[in-house]
Amino acid sequence: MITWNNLDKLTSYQELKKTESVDLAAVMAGENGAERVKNYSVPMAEGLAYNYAAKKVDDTVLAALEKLAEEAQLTEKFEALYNGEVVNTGEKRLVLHHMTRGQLGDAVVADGVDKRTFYVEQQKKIAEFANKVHAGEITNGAGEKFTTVVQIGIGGSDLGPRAMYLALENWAKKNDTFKMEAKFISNVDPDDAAAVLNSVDVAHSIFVLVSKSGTTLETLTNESFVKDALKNAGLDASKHMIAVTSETSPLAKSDDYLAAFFMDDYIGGRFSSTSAVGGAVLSLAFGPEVFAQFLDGAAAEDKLSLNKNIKENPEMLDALIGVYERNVLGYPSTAVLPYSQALSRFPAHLQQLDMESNGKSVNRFGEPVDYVTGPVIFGEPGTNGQHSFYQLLHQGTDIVPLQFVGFKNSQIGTDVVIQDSTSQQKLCANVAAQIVAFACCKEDENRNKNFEGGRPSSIIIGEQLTPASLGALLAHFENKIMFQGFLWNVNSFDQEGVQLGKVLAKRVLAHETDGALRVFSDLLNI
Ligand SMILES: O=P(O)(O)OC[C@H]1O[C@H](O)[C@H](O)[C@@H](O)[C@@H]1O
Repeated sequence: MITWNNLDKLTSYQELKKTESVDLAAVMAGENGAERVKNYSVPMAEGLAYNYAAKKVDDTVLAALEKLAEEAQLTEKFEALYNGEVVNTGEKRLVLHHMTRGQLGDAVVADGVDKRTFYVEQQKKIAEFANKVHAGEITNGAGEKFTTVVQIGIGGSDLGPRAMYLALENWAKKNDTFKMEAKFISNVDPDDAAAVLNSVDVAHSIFVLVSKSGTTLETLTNESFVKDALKNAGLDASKHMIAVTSETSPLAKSDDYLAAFFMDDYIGGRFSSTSAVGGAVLSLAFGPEVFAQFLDGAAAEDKLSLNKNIKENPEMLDALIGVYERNVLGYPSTAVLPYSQALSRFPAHLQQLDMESNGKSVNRFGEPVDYVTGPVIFGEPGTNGQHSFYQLLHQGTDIVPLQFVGFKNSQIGTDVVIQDSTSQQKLCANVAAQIVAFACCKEDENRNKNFEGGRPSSIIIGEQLTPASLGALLAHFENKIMFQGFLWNVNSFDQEGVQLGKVLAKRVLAHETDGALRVFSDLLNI
């Protein structure tokens, strides 16, 4: 029997609060520190490892976290989710994104169809379509090959697919699987669509309209923008556009598209990178095999999330440590710092994934919670961030837990030896140095140059960022966020907080305003 209790009602949470906090600078110093770095590591899928040596935990805290995981029934709740229970209570929906990459438990039949079969069918349809585009069997109106794919979408229909595309672009070029360049239009700012359209050859571009709901104002506006551009170029828009949407959306039955591929309401936008939402653009850009490898990596990581032992379940452990940092140690935010230029938009994707999922003040029954929930997430790739906001991270008044990601090898492999080291070695040296600099102290008589240490971080280390390791990395964060939602007893799968702004914007556009809204409308010349 599963019981959904608030975090502060759990005995193990009260016990966790009583544990003595770990002096990170002390435990990371000397040989003890070296041992910690060796031991505090959990293998992930696809050669990745989650290292938490520089977190403020010790065996006592870890034992308390293990009890918390048990009492909060994290494994049981995950099981309920992938077996098709209505875990998204707010919207009364199942939560099935794991099923786009495998089947962890029972067959789930919803709306009269087996859901795994449905997702696999969509993947197959996309693969066939992409192969035909690459082979020149599906062409533009003049019978010429498409050379560019442009995705139109926003939020989950943009951030994940865009981050994944950027993560694999150079890898695909290096490994001869690069098929087409991809571009993305998301913002309703007309300069976004105009600039992208100016940068592509529209006559040889295929546009992927992605909207799960089929009603998002920005996306529909950008669709019209693109259709106008196609018309102005004397082209038939329906020969240049495909759609990815849910079967119940207004776009599903339209004749305006060359083809339509489907996801459904059981996959939240921010969890949709492994569905047709990511599948169409990534299969067109890199080929369906690359997308399949990405899915396999995610599926392999999902399997690790089933483990009851927190030391063998990197997602659960990461989630528990995050809740400890947020609720017991009181840290307000988390920085995501990938030492990989290919992951330049990964922090932006995690912003949505984490903050839209767990930025909630009421529990899953709609009752206010008496504790803090999701942290503010932000980040940039290293080493760039070091020359930007790390000052605050090192010496600011808030302690910000850090999530580093690093790879031993670059994707392209072109490198240079300057002062006895390669650029890749310099990149990796920096991330190692930062972990220790944050954790350990360096005393200086000049207070301005003093480092107090005790600033926690973890790092995910991999061999190389590949389709499979990217899939594992993505699934890690998706599952971590899911476990945290279970711990906070919030519904991580709805996003009512985005509605009010949309309603008011519509009112502004209809000139139905008064008070402050009217004056702001005037100031902005609407
Ligand atoms: O895919 P769509 O239905 O167009 O939705 C796009 C995005 O818009 C919404 O406002 C939500 O906050 C996001 O969760 C969603 O991903």
